[in-house]
Amino acid sequence: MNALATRRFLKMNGLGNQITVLDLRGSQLRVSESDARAIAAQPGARFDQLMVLHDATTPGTDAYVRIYNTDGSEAGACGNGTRCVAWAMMADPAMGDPSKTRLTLQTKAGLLPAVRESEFVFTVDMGAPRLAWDEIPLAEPFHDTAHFELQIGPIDDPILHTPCAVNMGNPHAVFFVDDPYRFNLEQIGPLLENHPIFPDRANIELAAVTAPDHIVLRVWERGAGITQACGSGACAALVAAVRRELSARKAVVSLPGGDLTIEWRERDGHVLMTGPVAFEWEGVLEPDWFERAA
Ligand SMILES: N[C@H](CCC[C@H](N)C(=O)O)C(=O)O
Repeated sequence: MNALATRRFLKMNGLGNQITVLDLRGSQLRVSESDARAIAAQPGARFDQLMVLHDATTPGTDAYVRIYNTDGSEAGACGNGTRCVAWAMMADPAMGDPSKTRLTLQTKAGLLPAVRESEFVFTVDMGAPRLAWDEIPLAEPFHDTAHFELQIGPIDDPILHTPCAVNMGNPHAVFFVDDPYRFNLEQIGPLLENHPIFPDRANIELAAVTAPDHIVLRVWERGAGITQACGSGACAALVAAVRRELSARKAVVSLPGGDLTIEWRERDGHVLMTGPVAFEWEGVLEPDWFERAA
């Protein structure tokens, strides 16, 4: 039997971004790519991102979190999932410490401090964006990652040829468009995600700046496809809009699942994301889920 079977999980969401939280602290258990795909295939545990908690390895941090996409690949950061984990570690009856109002998670991409604003609203410090071509990463040394040329055969719309690249703990390419809902994201998303200019693939954003403090956004996520919301994508869109001088440093980003408030703080260059979480249900990982995927 798979060692993960019978472990408890929480099904949550951040603005409809489907998040499953699995607490493996205190154990040596690890989630493989095929385990992640097996869990994602189950309607009751289905996720865009699986947030797996392991024991912290650095003093002053509360957990080490590994983040998996639907296709089993690992991500360095997940804004919506971080808010969900913060709620779970403060408010869940089995794994939470209700005396806590702030915590810091470790991820592959760095530290993510989170603060509880109210019962279901959290702010995450997503850190400073990385903007150099080899930090995004891009396959070629573009000097100006805020405007670079991307040729893609089957897409003839010129608006989709000059993205702004931002790494927010994961790679993003932001395309500024008049109306994100006019595009067939299902079709262009995978072409752009897998374009050879992105050696680690990329999350793809279609953004419209409708006012200096408002951005409308749709996201095609690396490894997960179209999602209702993407926290790091919202941060990337705001950073890209500031780099292009299209918006102020603080804006509301409206995603299909709802709004996030994003600020690219002048003082230290960190990006702060504030938004809600929702708890849906809890369950246990069933042994037979893993048999076919093994
Ligand atoms: N939904 C997440 C981002 C997941 C990113 C992931 N798709 C990747 O980089 O591989 C968020 O709220 O930030």
